Amino acid sequence: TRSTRPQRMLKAVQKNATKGNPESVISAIDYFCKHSEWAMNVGDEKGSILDSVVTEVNPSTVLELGTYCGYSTVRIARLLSPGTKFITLEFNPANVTVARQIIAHAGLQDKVTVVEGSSGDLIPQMKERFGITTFDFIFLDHWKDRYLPDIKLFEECGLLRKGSVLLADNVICPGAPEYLEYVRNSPRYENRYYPAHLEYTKVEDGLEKSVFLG
Ligand SMILES: O=C(NCCO)c1cc(-c2ccc(F)cc2)cc(O)c1O
Ligand SMILES: [Mg+2]
Repeated sequence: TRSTRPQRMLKAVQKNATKGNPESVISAIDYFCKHSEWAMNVGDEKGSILDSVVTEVNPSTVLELGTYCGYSTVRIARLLSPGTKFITLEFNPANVTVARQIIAHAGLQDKVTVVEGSSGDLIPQMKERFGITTFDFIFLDHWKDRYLPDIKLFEECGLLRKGSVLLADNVICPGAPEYLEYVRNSPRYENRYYPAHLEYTKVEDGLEKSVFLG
């Protein structure tokens, strides 16, 4: 039966990227998406902004919501200091299978734990399952209608500390209007919008950075 787009992306990585070289994995995926098939990775333009925020925060604990094929997982993991705890959550088991292989091709499998399940179920389990009390950096890139309920869950579970940084993809396209309204109207967050474009297109999109004030 016909392969899936993530499976074809994995094949392109295995064919064109050098094992153990994260930069070549990132380039191979971007090339595949620009010249073969569009896919919903954060991409190179927004990915560079992600890189700059991760580097600035230099986090000890990281959570990614929405692994997909592992492109942003590789972008983040390649920048982390040794000993950093990095968890990424993915609902779709087929994506988990592809992502683990792409992350392994980059040689970053020991830097990150890919967990299958829904964010709503897993976020309350972060303390008991992974011994994490608070997150220094959170990248939101999963179902856009989950951004708002999940940030409220982070607050309720005490997973944010003064200075925790949340970075949300796709706040314009597909959009997360309720999330944007919440963080921009809450006195508990300091926000900054980074204008960009939907990955591999000229369509307007952007990232919203929100710092928890405690
Ligand atoms: O749903 C998304 N992510 C959660 C599932 O993994 C997602 C969708 C799109 C997108 C799709 C279709 C279109 F027409 C425009 C945008 C883009 C993204 O960056 C995304 O993260
Ligand atoms: Mg996205």
